[in-house]
Amino acid sequence: MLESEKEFALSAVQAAAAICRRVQSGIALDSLDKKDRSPVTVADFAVQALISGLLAEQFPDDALVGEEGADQLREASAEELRNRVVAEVQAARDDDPTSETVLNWIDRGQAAGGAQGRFWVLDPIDGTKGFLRKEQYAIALALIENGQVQLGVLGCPNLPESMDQPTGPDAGYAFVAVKGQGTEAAKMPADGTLGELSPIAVSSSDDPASARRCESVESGHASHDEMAQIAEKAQMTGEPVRLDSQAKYATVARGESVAYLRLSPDASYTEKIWDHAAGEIVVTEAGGVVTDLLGKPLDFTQGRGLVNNRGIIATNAALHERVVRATAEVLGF
Ligand SMILES: Nc1ncnc2c1ncn2[C@@H]1O[C@H](COP(=O)(O)O)[C@@H](OP(=O)(O)O)[C@H]1O
Ligand SMILES: [Mg+2]
Repeated sequence: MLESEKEFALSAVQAAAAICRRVQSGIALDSLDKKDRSPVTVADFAVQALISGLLAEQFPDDALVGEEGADQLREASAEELRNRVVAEVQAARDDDPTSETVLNWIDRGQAAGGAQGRFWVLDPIDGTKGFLRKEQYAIALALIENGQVQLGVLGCPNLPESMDQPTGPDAGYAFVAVKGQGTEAAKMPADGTLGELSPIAVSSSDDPASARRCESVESGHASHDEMAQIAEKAQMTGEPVRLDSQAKYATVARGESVAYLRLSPDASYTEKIWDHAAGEIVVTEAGGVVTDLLGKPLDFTQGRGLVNNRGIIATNAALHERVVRATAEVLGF
């Protein structure tokens, strides 16, 4: 089941990773100080256009819920940015789509989602801050049918074999999960190849003390202090590993960390479906569990946001109850 969708998603994410790597290699270190976000903006738009265009050709009846829209690019003052985006998309394809075609592909990603039918979910560059720092980021593509995630691919171009290793030219992994079929991983190095897919599984450890957990780098996205209190309550005493993007879900899926906690410092923040759909199935098909902070399953039927959920707890299953209980105690649920 979903064989052609799986093959499609893997090759689309691989092509997207090539765009990201090319754009990222051009980020000058001084642009980090100037807070110049243009490289990530170019890559964000170009990846959404590329994957959306490929989807329109291969699965024309499927809608797309993507993070980006083309309004900003259509403005007269955005001509330079628009030209860079179009050039990246053209370089990634055998034909030369016009600027209007590229903008329309981006806008195809403005679908509303919801409880019925079949649609894809795309975060063209998840972890934009990590991308600019030349650290971790992910291309996240998922397929949802009638509110259930059926397929997810995470492309992590900078993820080393283990988080204890530095990222380098050999880094890069792709993760793919299909409902009922498990999760697989393959090397996706910068040379453009995709290694052999092999099954991965979460850690079987139920010992919180020896367990490693992960969390966002950005304290604006996840409250480090409160999460430390939850971890302490759950007796997870190890230092958390911080990394950007849904690469966090990947580290849980491959057994490298046992838990990924996400608690926005802004209690009114609604998590977006493109930040979690692919990651959720990658973890659950590897044997883990993903819920919100109250222990409720993620509800992908509510459109572009996870309006019925708050925060995320993703674990190896064995430690899930313990973390949910600790969260309830610390947050007073
Ligand atoms: N106040 C907030 N609380 C929680 N998440 C937020 C947030 N503001 C932005 N985000 C989300 O956090 C994501 C990055 O997560 P992380 O810090 O774990 O890498 C962003 O995705 P993008 O990078 O795709 O914009 C964005 O969707
Ligand atoms: Mg994101």
